[in-house]
Amino acid sequence: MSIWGKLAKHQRATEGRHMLDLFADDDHRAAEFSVHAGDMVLDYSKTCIDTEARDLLVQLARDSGVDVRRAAMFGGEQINETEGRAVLHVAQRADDDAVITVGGDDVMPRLRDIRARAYAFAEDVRQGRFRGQGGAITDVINIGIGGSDLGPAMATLALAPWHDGPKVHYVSNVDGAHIADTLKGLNPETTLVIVASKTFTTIETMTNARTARDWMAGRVSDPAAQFAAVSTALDKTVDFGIAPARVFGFEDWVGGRYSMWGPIGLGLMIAIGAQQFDAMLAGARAMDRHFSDMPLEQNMPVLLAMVGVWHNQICGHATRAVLPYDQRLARLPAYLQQLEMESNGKRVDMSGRDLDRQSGPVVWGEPGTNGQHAFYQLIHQGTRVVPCEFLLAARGQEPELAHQHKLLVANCLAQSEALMCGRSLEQARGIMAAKGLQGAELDRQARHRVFPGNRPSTTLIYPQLTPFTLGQIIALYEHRVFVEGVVLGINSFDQWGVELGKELAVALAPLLDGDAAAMATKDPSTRQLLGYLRAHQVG
Ligand SMILES: O=P(O)(O)OC[C@H]1O[C@](O)(CO)[C@@H](O)[C@@H]1O
Repeated sequence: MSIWGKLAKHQRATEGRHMLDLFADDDHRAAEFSVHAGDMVLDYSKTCIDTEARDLLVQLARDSGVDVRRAAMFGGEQINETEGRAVLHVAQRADDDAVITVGGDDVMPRLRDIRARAYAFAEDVRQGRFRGQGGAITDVINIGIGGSDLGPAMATLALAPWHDGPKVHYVSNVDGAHIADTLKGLNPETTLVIVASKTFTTIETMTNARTARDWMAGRVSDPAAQFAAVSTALDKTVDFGIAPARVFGFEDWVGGRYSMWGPIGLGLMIAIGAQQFDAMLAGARAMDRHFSDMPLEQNMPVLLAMVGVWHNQICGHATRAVLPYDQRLARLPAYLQQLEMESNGKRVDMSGRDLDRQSGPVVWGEPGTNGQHAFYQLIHQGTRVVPCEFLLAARGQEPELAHQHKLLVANCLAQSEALMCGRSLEQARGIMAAKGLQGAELDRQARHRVFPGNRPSTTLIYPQLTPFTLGQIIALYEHRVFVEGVVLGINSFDQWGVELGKELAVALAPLLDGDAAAMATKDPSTRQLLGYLRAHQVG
């Protein structure tokens, strides 16, 4: 029987067993079903994974070739097979003396050079040596979308306590509301615009970049002098009019959603400075080392991935909630949606055959405690099981508000405990009886207060959310996605699924101005919507 078959059989045989029984049978379960990486701990003991399931999961990772593919990635091989590219985001945070080759060439000198240029420019902006036409830069707008936005925007919010540079804003949506609201109140004479786009063709980014340039043109004589660009398409940045001195390139073997470690992080570099950015890279590098050196059974990204495989592909839980008890990680779920769903939302394997199991899960979430007052009801009592992933810092950043951090921590621990332990009908009846209810009314009310429990969660716990820790966390998630992709046999590094909608949008835009012949080629629903939009003056 295949490992997949053995896992399915084991799941069927143990279905319904309560995780509290697993704890009762094993005094050391909490420690044994936890994994350490540096000072960070991932506790996955509040799941129904037992020793046999874990052994099978690790075996599955091994048989899928995780260690071989991992070596191939770190070694610069072309593992992004559909695009014929290496996958080397890890090079962007590698040691200063690292040698990493692609096609026989050491890529590190160029990477170090670009990082040094980006740091130097960031420092110039921070120290007021690079100035706007009305004085020192007060505001920076990063215009980008997807990987050219989500990573740096998430990290900029996460590292707010380290901000000592100009204010950094992120504009992504082609909806004019986004840029209009951002520009309101900014001074064009002291604003720097970074156009961040790997391809420099993305319609949202280029449209917003032109809008920002027009906004500036009304007030400064040379808008292009207050623009910088980050892209792999250097010719296109020149065509846009941005001086090469303020253009920061990167290579196509850094995927967009894996690119926050290099010049795509320029906005963050300006906000927190090179030293803190370096600390973030060091955290990621520490996780890279852990991932590449630790045996699979003690490897945090591998175990996190395999817990996900157990819940999604084996148990059939289609979604995963990411629940940071850390308000500054508010954008983490959105960032992970791209990282995980764009990477592992694939229907065919590497060789083009249909997958014979589910692809990656639907990832969503919100920071606790806000989520508790919104969707946790469903997590606790809904009919579907939603595996939860809690993130928690032992210390907050506000010593004067330590009492609030204690409350935050208590809430986080309470949620995973409630998910696991639940509340039985008998307990609920006891509570209702204590309130004086009796008979049929007691029974009716008690049933609404039952929590089934036995609902799985993991908790990632770390000392404090610092630049170093953030680097560890994000690299952990990157490698988890990689492992899951290898186990599913898919290419985690392309994203063909975003293309069709883009192509149709380009074709649709002119129809909004009314092209009857072209309208006729559309399906009845799209025609109806177009008709409504034209009647209500879409422009
Ligand atoms: O950086 P670019 O080239 O503007 O692309 C932005 C985003 O668009 C995508 O290609 C598809 O949505 C993402 O993978 C990417 O991060």
